[in-house]
Amino acid sequence: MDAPVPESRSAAPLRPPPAGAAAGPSGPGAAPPPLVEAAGLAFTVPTASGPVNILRGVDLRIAPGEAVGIVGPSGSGKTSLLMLLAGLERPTGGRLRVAGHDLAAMDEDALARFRRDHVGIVFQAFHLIPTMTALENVAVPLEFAGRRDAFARAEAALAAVGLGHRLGHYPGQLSGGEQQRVALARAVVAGPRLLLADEPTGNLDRATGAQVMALLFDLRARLGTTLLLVTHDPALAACCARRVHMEDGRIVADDGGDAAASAAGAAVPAA
Ligand SMILES: Nc1ncnc2c1ncn2[C@@H]1O[C@H](COP(=O)(O)OP(=O)(O)OP(=O)(O)O)[C@@H](O)[C@H]1O
Repeated sequence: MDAPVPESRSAAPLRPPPAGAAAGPSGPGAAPPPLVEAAGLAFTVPTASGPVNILRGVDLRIAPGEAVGIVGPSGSGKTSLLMLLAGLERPTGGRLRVAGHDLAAMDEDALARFRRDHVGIVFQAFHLIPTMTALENVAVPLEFAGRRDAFARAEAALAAVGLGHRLGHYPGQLSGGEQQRVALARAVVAGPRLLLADEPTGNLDRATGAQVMALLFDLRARLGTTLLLVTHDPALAACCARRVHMEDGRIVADDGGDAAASAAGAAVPAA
């Protein structure tokens, strides 16, 4: 578990997103369009005791390649924001574009394709399929996508997280840290433009958590992936170049917002 993370050594190495997808201006001096554009984003859910306003007008732009830590007290809406960005929940108000897709306008099938093509997610719980090996767990999303190189890519992803020697192990035969590394491999195997992590070290001891975080940032740097990290830990948030602070369903502080906004170019058009 404490072994250093080896470099990828498979015949099908992890690849960054296609040229122009993750970063890079489209012309001389041009800033890339933002990967995430949220304006007045609202998320309200009905409950037996009436509607609950979980997000109350979130404005957020994130440029390709940024690493953003989302912090804030429990119940402030961090996970809900992440679920919207992932296309796992649908906004009830405002605008949300991710990787050029208007998520509020997409049906369930389109959202599933969006997630498959653009998003990798790591949660606090590992969410591995217990009856599948590490290799199968990582290959499954690619197989569903009809990728004939699913297993070769899964093997490369597991090698990249230091688990090239654990391909045939089932989750129950792996430590917590190893299981989270499998989950990380699964999250990045398809080369997502957006990597979302929600308290990914919450179930791990400090040393193992530190290893997983180092791996997360290493993969992000190698793949050029945009990262959103939800965390209660200020030290982990400090690993991100930009921190966004949420309270009561709103962003109340953003130490990179201006720079990111100017780097990202045009504002989100009005609804
Ligand atoms: N489906 C739902 N129905 C009702 N209320 C919900 C639902 N989902 C979230 N909430 C409420 O919305 C608020 C925000 O929840 P969310 O999980 O986004 O917060 P959080 O900042 O991630 O919290 P934590 O740090 O504790 O994980 C909470 O008060 C939560 O109880």
